[in-house]
Amino acid sequence: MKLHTLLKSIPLINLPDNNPEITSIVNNHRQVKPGSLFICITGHVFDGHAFAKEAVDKGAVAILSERILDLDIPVIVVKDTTRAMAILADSFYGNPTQKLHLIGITGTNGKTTTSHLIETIFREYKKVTGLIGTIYMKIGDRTIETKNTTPDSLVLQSVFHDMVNEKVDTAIMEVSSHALVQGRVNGCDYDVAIFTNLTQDHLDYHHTMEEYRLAKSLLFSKLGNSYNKNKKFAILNADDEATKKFVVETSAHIVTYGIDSPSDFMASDIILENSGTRFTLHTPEGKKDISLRLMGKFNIYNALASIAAAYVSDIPLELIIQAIEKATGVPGRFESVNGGQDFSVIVDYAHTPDSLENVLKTIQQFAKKRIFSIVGCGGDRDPSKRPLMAGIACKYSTDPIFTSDNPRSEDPMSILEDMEKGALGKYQIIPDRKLAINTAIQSASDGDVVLIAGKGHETYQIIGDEVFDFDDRLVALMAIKER
Ligand SMILES: CC(=O)N[C@H]1[C@@H](OP(=O)(O)OP(=O)(O)OC[C@H]2O[C@@H](n3ccc(=O)[nH]c3=O)[C@H](O)[C@@H]2O)O[C@H](CO)[C@@H](O)[C@@H]1O[C@H](C)C(=O)N[C@@H](C)C(=O)N[C@H](CCC(=O)O)C(=O)O
Ligand SMILES: Nc1ncnc2c1ncn2[C@@H]1O[C@H](COP(=O)(O)OP(=O)(O)OP(=O)(O)O)[C@@H](O)[C@H]1O
Ligand SMILES: N[C@H](CCC[C@H](N)C(=O)O)C(=O)O
Ligand SMILES: [Mg+2]
Repeated sequence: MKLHTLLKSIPLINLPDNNPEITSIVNNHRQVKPGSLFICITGHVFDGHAFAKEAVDKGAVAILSERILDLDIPVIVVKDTTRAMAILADSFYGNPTQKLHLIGITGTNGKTTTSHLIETIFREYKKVTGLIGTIYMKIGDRTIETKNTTPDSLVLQSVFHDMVNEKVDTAIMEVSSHALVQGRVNGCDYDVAIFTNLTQDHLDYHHTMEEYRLAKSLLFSKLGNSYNKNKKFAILNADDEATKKFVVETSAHIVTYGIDSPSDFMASDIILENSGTRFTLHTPEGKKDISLRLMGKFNIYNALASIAAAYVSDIPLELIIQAIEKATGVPGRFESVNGGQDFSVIVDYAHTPDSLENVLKTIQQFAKKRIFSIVGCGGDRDPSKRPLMAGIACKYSTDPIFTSDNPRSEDPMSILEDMEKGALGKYQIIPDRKLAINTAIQSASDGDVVLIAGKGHETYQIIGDEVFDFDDRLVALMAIKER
């Protein structure tokens, strides 16, 4: 695509005299090839402008920058390169989201689970699906590795482009609050936007709960503002306080779901069982008894949101119910580890106070004796959640063990000290995660439950700058075998 054609998508921009052919757009100088447009991003760690010269040496033919740079190729200056990048990426890849039925999910907890449930329903309806989220990106059955829950706009639009080429009909994606604030999803034309819930997390980045809520609200306030006149739907959790604000911030058609508040899709007569949940589903088409293979009340919310999203996407209710009843768990979410032991071992991705409380309350329903909870808090992440998570582990388990969960650049002992400030009663501190898991598994006996929280599907432990292989499920299995 010619540079001038590409730049037309940014209103009122000054076109440079030269009009080279742009063969790729990149924001990391290592990815520059002859013909690239290199976008300089002012990041949280690096200033991409510092790599502009190296980009030219590697063959970049134009630079998008936030300041004038003295280079021999066209330098286009804009106020905010990150936001301009999203517009250019959308244009460069042929506005792919306008060709997809796009479902976005935001909220503190439940995005990954809900996205997988929706994927299951659409696949049952024989749709070709795309998925973008924490665990991986998927085009049909093909999985693609990912670093962020919501990738940057260049990766995002290029994956959407591949989805269009590979005949994907519906794309389902998790939309993190970081992505909304950083404009990673600008240019995405959502048809359905889902809100799961808002509880404490990421206050290191968003500072206050209101700022965090406003980040989430961007998904809804922008919904319905595109040129695409298809009907847009905001699917909102009626039991969450934030919904009251979102309803006045969107021009989309509102559909609600909930358990306690009157809503379009409701669950009543809930029975929580050891192998799943049962409830009566209320829909605009009447009532139906449902049996889910997923445990915990929180998963009923995820199921309701998924059912509503499929319903507004014109999938017949009967088929939606059939599919949701078949849906099995998501990797690392309430995943049982079975090595023939006479107690339960559960690996779960709970890394916020609310999710930890939900999971431990669910475990309390079936634990016959002791509950061991192995809990840590990530380094370089919201420190204010640390004492809260420790307090919850102490409140809902008999044997809390505090350990490390991706300490990153922080000293593991200082993270544990932050956790201890919220601890109550007796607890153990075992900084080495493997030792913490081994200790719990060696001590557990018939009828006990061992919860290993925080890392779920992760297969690594980040200590300093190093990434070590570490999979809670494999470590637990090994410990069970060694008993
Ligand atoms: C704090 C934060 O959100 N950072 C994100 C941000 O990075 P950044 O733009 O600040 O990047 P940077 O590393 O400072 O680099 C600046 C620029 O220099 C370029 N560069 C840099 C080095 C070099 O040698 N050459 C070079 O060209 C980089 O490519 C970049 O363009 O933009 C990047 C691209 O989108 C993200 O990958 C990165 O996520 C980091 C890795 C991260 O850990 N983010 C977490 C907090 C996050 O975003 N989490 C949410 C999920 C949260 C949840 O829901 O629980 C997520 O969506 O993943
Ligand atoms: N609807 C829900 N409400 C509260 N907690 C939930 C809900 N769904 C799942 N959880 C808990 O939160 C954990 C994370 O769930 P999930 O991965 O679906 O959320 P997420 O929003 O994608 O998280 P992340 O932002 O880290 O990607 C689960 O392991 C479970 O403990
Ligand atoms: N998306 C979350 C994942 C946290 C997972 C936990 N294991 C940690 O490393 O803190 C984050 O980046 O904050
Ligand atoms: Mg997720």
